[in-house]
Amino acid sequence: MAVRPAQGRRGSRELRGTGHHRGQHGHQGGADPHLAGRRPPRHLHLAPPARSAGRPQATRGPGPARRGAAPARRGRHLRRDGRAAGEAQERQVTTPDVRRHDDADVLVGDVASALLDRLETAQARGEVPQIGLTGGSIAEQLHRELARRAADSSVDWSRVVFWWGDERFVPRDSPDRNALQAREALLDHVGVDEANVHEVPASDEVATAEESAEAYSAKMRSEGAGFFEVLMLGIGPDGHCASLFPGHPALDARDAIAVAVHDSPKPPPDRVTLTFEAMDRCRAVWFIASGDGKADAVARALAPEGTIAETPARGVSGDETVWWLDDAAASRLPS
Ligand SMILES: O=C(O)[C@H](O)[C@@H](O)[C@H](O)[C@H](O)COP(=O)(O)O
Repeated sequence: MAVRPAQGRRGSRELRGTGHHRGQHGHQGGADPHLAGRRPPRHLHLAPPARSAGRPQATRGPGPARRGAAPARRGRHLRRDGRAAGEAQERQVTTPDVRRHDDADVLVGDVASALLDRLETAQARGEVPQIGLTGGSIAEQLHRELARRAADSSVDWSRVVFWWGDERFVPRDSPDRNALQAREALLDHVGVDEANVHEVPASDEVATAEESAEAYSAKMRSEGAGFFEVLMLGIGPDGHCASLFPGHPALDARDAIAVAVHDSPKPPPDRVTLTFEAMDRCRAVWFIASGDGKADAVARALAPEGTIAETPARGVSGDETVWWLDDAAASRLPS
């Protein structure tokens, strides 16, 4: 799917379909499985002026940094999100919850515990939770930790649905594939149901990244729950998340679930990414970052002022938004 120019309000006309998990969850709305209609009360449409991703984003500060896995803050407030060209708007978002940890091992252990708890709880409610995985080094550590703990947890991995927030457009068996990494570190070890694993089509399966994005979007329309139970994201030193890079046209994608990305500053250059609109559809978005190489990007992402164009990670928020950090990644946050 090519990136379209901004067309106004978030939400979707094109994203129609039925999802087989619809109806299992209490807070879905509308007929569209992934994007449309899920959270209308959170979108207040105000008067113009026109905005773009390059305009200053409105105030959004982090919650207090704290340690451990205390429950997320549920306080909500309004922010102008600065994304829609042609129409200003405010969204009601949760205050980000920042959780600090001594080092990467403690961090990964806590995220793994929280994810297992969350999946167990959703399954206990009779749901088939849908989660979004990411790529990168901290994600790989997390996947290995989840696999290590699988035997001691009551999560039924055959009743978890897997998506990816982004994918590198390379052959299916390339070591660069986020899906391959996740399979080798986690999925191959925990008894998933292959019908519940939704990979982004690879470069030896479709001709272009655009075609891949289109097919992935179609899959999400037909198989998606309408939201992720948890969407996990890394952050790059430049502030990117998924494959939404500073200044790239994909930041302005509207009415789309997934889009192609070319000229990615992080190799490989061709990628497919979920859009902000699709990523926002989650009960929880968890950013996970480790190391001082991420400290500046984390500080920019959580600063009261800044732009999504410069720091794309500012542009995603779930019903709950948690920043899982080690001390090094949190080192430039105000104390
Ligand atoms: O496919 C990718 O490259 C990712 O999805 C990307 O967004 C990643 O999560 C961050 O760049 C963090 O990666 P690291 O943990 O390796 O720094």
